[in-house]
Amino acid sequence: MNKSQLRRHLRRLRNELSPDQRRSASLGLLQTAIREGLFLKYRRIGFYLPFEGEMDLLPLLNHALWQGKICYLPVVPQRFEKKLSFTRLTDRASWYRNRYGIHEHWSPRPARARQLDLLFMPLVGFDEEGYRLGMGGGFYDTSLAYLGRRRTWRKPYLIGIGYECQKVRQVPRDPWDMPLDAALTERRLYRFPKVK
Ligand SMILES: Nc1nc2c(c(=O)[nH]1)N(C=O)[C@@H](CNc1ccc(C(=O)N[C@@H](CCC(=O)O)C(=O)O)cc1)CN2
Ligand SMILES: Nc1ncnc2c1ncn2[C@@H]1O[C@H](COP(=O)(O)OP(=O)(O)OP(=O)(O)O)[C@@H](O)[C@H]1O
Repeated sequence: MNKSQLRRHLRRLRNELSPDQRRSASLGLLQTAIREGLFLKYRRIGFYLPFEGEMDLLPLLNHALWQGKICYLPVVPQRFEKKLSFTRLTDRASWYRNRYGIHEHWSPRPARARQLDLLFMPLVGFDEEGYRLGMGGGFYDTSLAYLGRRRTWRKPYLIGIGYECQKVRQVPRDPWDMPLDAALTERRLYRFPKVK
């Protein structure tokens, strides 16, 4: 299967989960994150607002806010530009929908990926070596491309968020794909070895 076939297959699979399965997975996700101590080390954390059956990480976001973490959401760039920016959640956010219908909020000084300590990334699929299949926009890969040229001082730590059923044997790879450091599901945290 190529990327777009696999994407279609996994999106369909994800859409078949029942509301009950989604709710319990989302709570399982939070428990796994706490058990693994994910919130201890990192201060600036990038989240996403779930759409189209994506794993709901709002309990995670809620917990992080309660812990006093600085939380960000991605902003899709103007057409012909590819890099995401990240706006800090505050209680005075003014919201709108981006061209995909996902809520975003405006901020005068958005951050870039490199300013975050931890980034939770939405995904359609992932494999055991940390390769990630996204929605096909190339936004995350483009925003994180600088990591490919770095050996030390790698930031942010990249964690893909998804359901256990989104794990596949191998995601097709392209030269620009930026592997994850870890993937978090309702069941466990997979950490992927650094050397690739
Ligand atoms: N929750 C969430 N937020 C996110 C992402 C994401 O995957 N999930 N993104 C991750 O990159 C960025 C948005 N990227 C997206 C890329 C494609 C489509 C999408 O629905 N594509 C249509 C084709 C539509 C078109 O091009 O007109 C499709 O696949 O049906 C949505 C979001 C930033 N924010
Ligand atoms: N570092 C990069 N520089 C330029 N173009 C890139 C880069 N990374 C990805 N792209 C472009 O983005 C497009 C989508 O790539 P791909 O199908 O791997 O997306 P994805 O990983 O599923 O999506 P996303 O990163 O948004 O979650 C590709 O056609 C590719 O040309």
